[in-house]
Amino acid sequence: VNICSLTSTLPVIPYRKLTDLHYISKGGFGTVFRAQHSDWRTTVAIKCLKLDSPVGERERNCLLKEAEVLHKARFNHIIQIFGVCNEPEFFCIVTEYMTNGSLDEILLSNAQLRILYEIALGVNFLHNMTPPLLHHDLKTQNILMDGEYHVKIADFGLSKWRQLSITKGSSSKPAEMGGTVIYMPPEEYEPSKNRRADVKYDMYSYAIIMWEVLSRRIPYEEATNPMQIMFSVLRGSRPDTGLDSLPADIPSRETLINLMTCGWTTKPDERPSFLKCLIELEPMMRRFDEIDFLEAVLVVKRSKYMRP
Ligand SMILES: CNC(=O)c1cc(Oc2ccc(NC(=O)Nc3ccc(SCC(=O)O)c(F)c3)c(F)c2)ccn1
Repeated sequence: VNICSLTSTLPVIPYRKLTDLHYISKGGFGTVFRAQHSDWRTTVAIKCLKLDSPVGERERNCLLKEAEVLHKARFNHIIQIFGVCNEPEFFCIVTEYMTNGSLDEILLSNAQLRILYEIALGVNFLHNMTPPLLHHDLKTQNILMDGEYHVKIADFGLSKWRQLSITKGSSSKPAEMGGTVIYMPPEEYEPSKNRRADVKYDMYSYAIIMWEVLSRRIPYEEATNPMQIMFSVLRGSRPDTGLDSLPADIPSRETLINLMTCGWTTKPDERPSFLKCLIELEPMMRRFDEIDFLEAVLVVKRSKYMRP
């Protein structure tokens, strides 16, 4: 990656401007902190190469690539990059800080529909880039919420040296050990021959996220190990769409279940595109006006406030 071309369009942030670092998460080669920017007077998130390990050229390039990808993929439902900090002893990308954390920590009331709609808008934008940018690691941990519970797609991607999908046709990442398999489509369990199906990978993950948001449960929570899940998924079993998992009071329940079951179907080609998914979701969104969502967010904020 040409650092000059990148930093000519992206602010370079001196490390001395980043203060009050608080640890958030870490993986094989990256660590994420919350920090304050001393000039901008705002909270930011920084994704750094591991401070102790010698910053390998390969890892540095990977993070530069990620900065380039995020810079190209600017959209209102993709996490926003503010700049890079590129100093010999410290290298990180600086993004907005999402105060309400990731979807796996919060379960909202009927703002669920807006969350599912905004996730689809974000992924659809990535798929509309040239060449299409495939996420291939959609999971509730990578869906971040801002102060008003609006969605931004992220990719913490810390645990593996990731070949960012923008550089190659296929961004197949080895099945993460310790990562979760529930969002991985069965055709990816063993690196498949035909890479064509790639574009339908994200829709499978999205269908599982739909079920998780609407049921407010962990898919396959009864399973004791990932292999069990993979075998049953290969045999065609999917999360339960009955009334005890997806209650009758879910608005447009039938359409959402239909979207979910098409999305997680075994044959990748039979899964809908995100465009088709959005066209199905749009009429539902029109039925809910802004007040409904503000009221739902208020309920969550009040409950969060009451929390001891
Ligand atoms: C409570 N709040 C928090 O804890 C918090 C933490 C936080 O930390 C980060 C999380 C993720 C990233 N990086 C990232 O998202 N990169 C990325 C790369 C590619 C694609 S799209 C194609 C593909 O996936 O390959 C994409 F959508 C995203 C980061 F830099 C910082 C940010 C905000 N809030």
